[in-house]
Amino acid sequence: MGISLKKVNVKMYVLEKAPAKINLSLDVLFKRPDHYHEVEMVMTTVDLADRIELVEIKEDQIIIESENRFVPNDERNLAYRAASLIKHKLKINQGVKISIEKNIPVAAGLAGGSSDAAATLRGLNRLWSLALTTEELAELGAKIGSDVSFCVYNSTALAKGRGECITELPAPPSCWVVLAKPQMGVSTQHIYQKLMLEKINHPNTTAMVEAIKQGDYKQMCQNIGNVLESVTLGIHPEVNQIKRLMEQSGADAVLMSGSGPTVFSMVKQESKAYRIYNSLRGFCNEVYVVRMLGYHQALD
Ligand SMILES: C[C@@](CO)(OP(=O)(O)O)[C@H](O)COP(=O)(O)OP(=O)(O)OC[C@H]1O[C@@H](n2ccc(N)nc2=O)[C@H](O)[C@@H]1O
Ligand SMILES: Nc1ncnc2c1ncn2[C@@H]1O[C@H](COP(=O)(O)OP(=O)(O)O)[C@@H](O)[C@H]1O
Repeated sequence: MGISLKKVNVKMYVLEKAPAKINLSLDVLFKRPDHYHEVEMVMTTVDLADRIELVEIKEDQIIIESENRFVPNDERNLAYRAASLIKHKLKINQGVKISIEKNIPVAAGLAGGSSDAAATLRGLNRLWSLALTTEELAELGAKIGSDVSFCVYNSTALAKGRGECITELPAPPSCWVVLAKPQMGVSTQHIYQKLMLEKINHPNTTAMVEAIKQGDYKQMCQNIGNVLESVTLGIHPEVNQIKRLMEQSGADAVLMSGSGPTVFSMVKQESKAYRIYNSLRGFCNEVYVVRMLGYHQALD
């Protein structure tokens, strides 16, 4: 009888889902000496996701495959940086091919690149059986970008510091989310630079956290706010037009995500979500109707 050469209990590849994030609340407290801004953000995930496949390869190198022309396929890719970081940190002489199915719009305020990096950290932890904790992965993630730690948790959280100090929250009350991304991309650095700290109208972060803890959808809608919104709106008036269209079509709440330019609206009923979707067709090419997620969802 022949002996099977198939490795038992050793994963040759893993799949990870990398969902987009939205900022339900984004406040900036002050500018720090390191030129980052001290923030208080309430973030969650929506069911619009990239898919990351990690496959072991014989050569000790990192290969990125992505068919999206806006996504670099070299060391500038945040997923590449995540793999490189974990390899150096843990002295791993093993190669990996990272295939990215890109569904999240790029440079949109939805943390697509950060989520790919975080999914790569989670996935390599499984592929190479590293047994790193979520906290350890989030700490590594912070070295890649301010949003990566949140994306490692992949749930709902209050984020402080420059975004890397994470306190997990329960998933928000479930609802539909309509996302609309205008044509242009936005530079996060540029938007933070243009923010006038003395003119900020601060959102009530505590009320947002409480609304989520209580599962109070109405209070959640009433307390959304993003101090970067007026900055991006000032540069790109079309973002404001999208906001108005969503409001006129019956959204329960409308806000720009992160530094923009994507605008999202929340509604309880699916029919209302499609009414908003239809009102934006012809005005905006990239419009998505998705569910709010807010909790970690494994792919395999
Ligand atoms: C605004 C937010 C809100 O979630 O998201 P996006 O709009 O990018 O999705 C984040 O704060 C973005 O996080 P991320 O995109 O990871 O930023 P990083 O790469 O760390 O930083 C890009 C640049 O933004 C500025 N920056 C970022 C974070 C922060 N707390 N203060 C800052 O001033 C810095 O100028 C930095 O050089
Ligand atoms: N895996 C990736 N997916 C998307 N963008 C990436 C990725 N890796 C690097 N980038 C670069 O990061 C920049 C910001 O992209 P993204 O994370 O989509 O936006 P945002 O920070 O607005 O949420 C883009 O200009 C892109 O060139």
